[in-house]
Amino acid sequence: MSGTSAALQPPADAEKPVRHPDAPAPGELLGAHYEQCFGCGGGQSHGLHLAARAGEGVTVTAAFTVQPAHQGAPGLAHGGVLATALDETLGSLNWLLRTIAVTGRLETDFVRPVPVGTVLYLEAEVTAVSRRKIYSTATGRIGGPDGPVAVRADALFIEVAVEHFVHHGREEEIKAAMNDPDQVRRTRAFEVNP
Ligand SMILES: CCCCC/C=C\C/C=C\C/C=C\C/C=C\CCCC(=O)SCCNC(=O)CCNC(=O)[C@H](O)C(C)(C)COP(=O)(O)OP(=O)(O)OC[C@H]1O[C@@H](n2cnc3c(N)ncnc32)[C@H](O)[C@@H]1OP(=O)(O)O
Repeated sequence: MSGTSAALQPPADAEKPVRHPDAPAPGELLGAHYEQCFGCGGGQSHGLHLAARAGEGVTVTAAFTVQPAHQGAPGLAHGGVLATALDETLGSLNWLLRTIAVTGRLETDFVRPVPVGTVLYLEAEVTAVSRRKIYSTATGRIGGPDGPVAVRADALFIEVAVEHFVHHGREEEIKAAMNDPDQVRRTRAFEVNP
């Protein structure tokens, strides 16, 4: 059974997403937006180390291997970890729009159990944009990129200003990232429609 709540239905006047002209080329790895991110950062030993790659249009693909640290039931991935993988993949789409956005709503279907050691192949796409609201959808497959769907999600991301992270997060780290001399890292973290 699956379904999407009314909050995830784009309004009639929603627009098609527009890939930013400076978005990474299809096939390019996006890299982590933050070293300590549980989803994509290299600095989290039990994190997902999810590597997302730009696709055509406003799409990404990503993969991660379920580790023993990600279990819920013995030998099986925790559903919250799988939701995190979907959330992270969906979040990385915003990089192709060059928009800073946070997850407002994430609706997940768990279709098949995902054993430890499995590679989860993720695909995500922005479907519509309405002012600050970004509508997107994702699937996670097992057994190969064309294997059966194990998890899927629909999401609503909300555009925010950098100040969101300054006010609610660790100001000094955000300011340091904004002053990072590595332009790619700085841009990856923060730049909005330059
Ligand atoms: C060391 C340096 C660090 C560098 C990195 C730092 C940052 C990197 C920058 C970008 C990276 C960002 C993400 C990373 C990528 C992936 C990670 C996964 C993503 C996440 O894991 S991210 C964490 C979880 N996430 C949150 O932590 C959000 C908590 N939350 C809030 O902060 C507020 O709640 C907010 C901002 C969402 C909205 O607040 P707000 O006041 O700005 O806006 P407002 O409420 O007016 O909503 C405006 C319109 O959205 C509709 N709307 C809002 N919320 C809705 C909902 N839930 N359902 C349905 N509709 C909703 C309203 O109905 C209205 O719609 P309308 O315009 O039609 O009236």
